Amino acid sequence: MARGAAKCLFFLYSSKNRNFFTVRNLFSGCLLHFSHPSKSSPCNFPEIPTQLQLPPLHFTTFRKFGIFAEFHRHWFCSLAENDKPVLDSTESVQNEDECNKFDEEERISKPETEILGPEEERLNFAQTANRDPVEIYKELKDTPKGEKQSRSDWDTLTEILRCFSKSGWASNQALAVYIGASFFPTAAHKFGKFFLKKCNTDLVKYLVSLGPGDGADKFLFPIFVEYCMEEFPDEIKRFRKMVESADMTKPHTWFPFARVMKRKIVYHCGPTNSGKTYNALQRFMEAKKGVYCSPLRLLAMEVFDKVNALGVYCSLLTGQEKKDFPFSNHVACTVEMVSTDELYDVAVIDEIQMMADPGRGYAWTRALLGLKADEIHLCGDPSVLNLVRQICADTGDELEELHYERFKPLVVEAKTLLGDLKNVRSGDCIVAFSRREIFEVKLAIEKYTKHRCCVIYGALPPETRRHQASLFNNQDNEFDVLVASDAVGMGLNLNIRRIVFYNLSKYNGDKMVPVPASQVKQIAGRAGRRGSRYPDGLTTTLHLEDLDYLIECLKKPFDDVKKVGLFPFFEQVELFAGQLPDMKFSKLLEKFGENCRLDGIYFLCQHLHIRKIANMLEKVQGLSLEDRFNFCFAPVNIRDPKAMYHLLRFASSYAQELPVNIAMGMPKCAARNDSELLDLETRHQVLSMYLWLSNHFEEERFPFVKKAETMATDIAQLLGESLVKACWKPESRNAGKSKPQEKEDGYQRPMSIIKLREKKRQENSQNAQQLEKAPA
Ligand SMILES: Nc1ncnc2c1ncn2[C@@H]1O[C@H](COP(=O)(O)OP(=O)(O)OP(=O)(O)O)[C@@H](O)[C@H]1O
Ligand SMILES: [Mg+2]
Repeated sequence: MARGAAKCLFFLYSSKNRNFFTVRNLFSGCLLHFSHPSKSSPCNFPEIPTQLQLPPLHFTTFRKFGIFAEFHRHWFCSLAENDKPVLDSTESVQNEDECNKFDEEERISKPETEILGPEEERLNFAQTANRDPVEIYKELKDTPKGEKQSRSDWDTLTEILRCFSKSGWASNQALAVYIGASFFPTAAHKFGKFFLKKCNTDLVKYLVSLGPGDGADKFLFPIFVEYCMEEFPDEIKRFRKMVESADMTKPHTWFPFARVMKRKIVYHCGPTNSGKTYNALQRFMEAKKGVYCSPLRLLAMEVFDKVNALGVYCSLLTGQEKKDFPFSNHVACTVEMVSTDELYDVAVIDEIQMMADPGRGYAWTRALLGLKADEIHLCGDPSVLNLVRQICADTGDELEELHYERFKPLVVEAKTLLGDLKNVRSGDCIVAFSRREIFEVKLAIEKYTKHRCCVIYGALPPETRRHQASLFNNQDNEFDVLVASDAVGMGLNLNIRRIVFYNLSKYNGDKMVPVPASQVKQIAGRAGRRGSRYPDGLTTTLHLEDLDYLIECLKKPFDDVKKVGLFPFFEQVELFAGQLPDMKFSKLLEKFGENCRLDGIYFLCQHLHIRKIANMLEKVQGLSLEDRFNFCFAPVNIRDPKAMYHLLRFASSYAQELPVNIAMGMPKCAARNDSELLDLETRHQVLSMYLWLSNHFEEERFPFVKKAETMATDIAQLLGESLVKACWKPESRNAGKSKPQEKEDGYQRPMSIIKLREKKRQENSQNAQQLEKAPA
């Protein structure tokens, strides 16, 4: 039935000789399901309902739905062949029967009590309710002046029209006729004025009987559509073009070459430390030509080293570095850098669940949809398995699923560290979620115990992180404890015996929030890696009150992700920009986000970071749209004014066609305090940004690449030396923040931030003591 109706709508739109009245008899009152013909996924234009009850049909409604059908032509086009109507006569007869039955039921089930009043009035109301909105609109238009109304009716009518102009439902429906959300209030306001000026008593009485709200909105809407079609044809045309140019539906069709290939997708699905990456890499190394896509530079480097050490020549490609190994047919790269032009025998996409990452997800989606490889190995937890199945059905790729179990269960230590860092032991990794806390912990451990700490956190260059990791992994030195942020969480293999969560909440850029369960699992999964010194993994928390949350996270099944990320290519943004020629780039991106169309399993990745850079670069004259787009992806910490300043400087030189220089000195020695350490981190980030830009723009415009590489290596070295010596308090970036609680023995006792579970903890603390083991 729904299919028949959809075909019929398509027929309506595509047929030159539209026979509205025949169709009207067919589908009056039908329930239309707007869904992909081969899937149950709902159509996904924001807030457009996935099913619509077709009101008693008339010309306008069909015109509206005709446009709607075209608006969603991707949902329907597979029903039509070469844009020709596909409604066949048998089907129409079938549908006619069904519809007549439906009509009959509708008529019987309609509550008569809706309309109250004397018999005559009721009849009048019924007549008005059933009138063709086209006629009503014509009548209103041709009326020089409306009839006089009573004060109370007039007030109610004004309120009805006010409600209509604020109606979310009407605003959403209006999208289908290309009246944009931002234009709807103006259009509705003008329509209100028009209606008040022209309306007659029958109409007013009927609307008053409905009162402000749904019923009145639904009655007014088709009249409003007629009004808009006549009054605002230019606005409608403009919005329609804009919407069409922001079409991000059917992303698998963006990669026609990958689509003609018969690809085999192998999903290595399982929890952490179960051998997923290991097995995928076996296939990668066996292949004649292979690519490994990593979520992190550090992991790409690890694979690059490992594979070369095993005698398979492999190159390295990240945003910042290109290491071409002579005669190599293999490459380890970061996922953003993978080529969708090259042909490969085997590709590995690691941590595939990152497709759902709000900011970077698009890179994984692009790799999965676009890689030209005979065999693609996906490694990840089960959270995106269902979506991968769906994507493979769309792309026509064969999917094989391999399920894994952890080599050994992860054991939760119920005792915790009892809030005291003196209880750390060799092989522990203390995980904290801010740089300040990491240094607090390091300071406390080194002051009050015999242990020495290595640190790993996001702002450190990968080289320094690697250096710290190898210091920790290596037994021939005194560094036996690791203090790390969540940067340690993905795919890395370290000699960790126990993961200790310093706390389980982190700042999300706005407020403190509990760390998501999936991330807790990932991080805890770093303990007890197969082949490491500690094959039996343990995990616990510093404070007893955080233990329940840890156990809860580890026990929680993997989410079933519903959407994965997408981001437009430059060409798509360019096409969209063509509709809004004088708009600033950051505004353009915002508009794109508001107007783009996506299928049900995709979301548009967050682009706040990109827009912030775009905003800053707005004052730089002479950059092309493409340059702006590319500059916006440069790896920069938007909260670091120094780094932002350098990016602005790089862009300005580039725009003026001057050679882009580094213009930054080299510190002489390792950091002696935290502000010097922060300065080293920033300098390294600026150099890293320079190298990234040199790889993404014409290289000759960045003539100091060699110098930048040398400086970056030297600074990474200085950072390493600084961290070995670091014994200072971290800089407080937030002077107003409450101080950690002072302990009697002198050291700053770190405070747990999760207090939400305080009450529950008291109830459960006795039970927790009994808990020995919990599977991850
Ligand atoms: N069959 C094997 N033989 C020898 N070592 C193995 C084997 N399988 C896995 N390993 C080792 O076990 C460790 C964990 O494996 P791997 O990195 O593949 O796990 P994973 O499932 O990808 O974990 P994560 O989800 O954390 O990325 C690695 O050090 C890997 O080298
Ligand atoms: Mg892995």
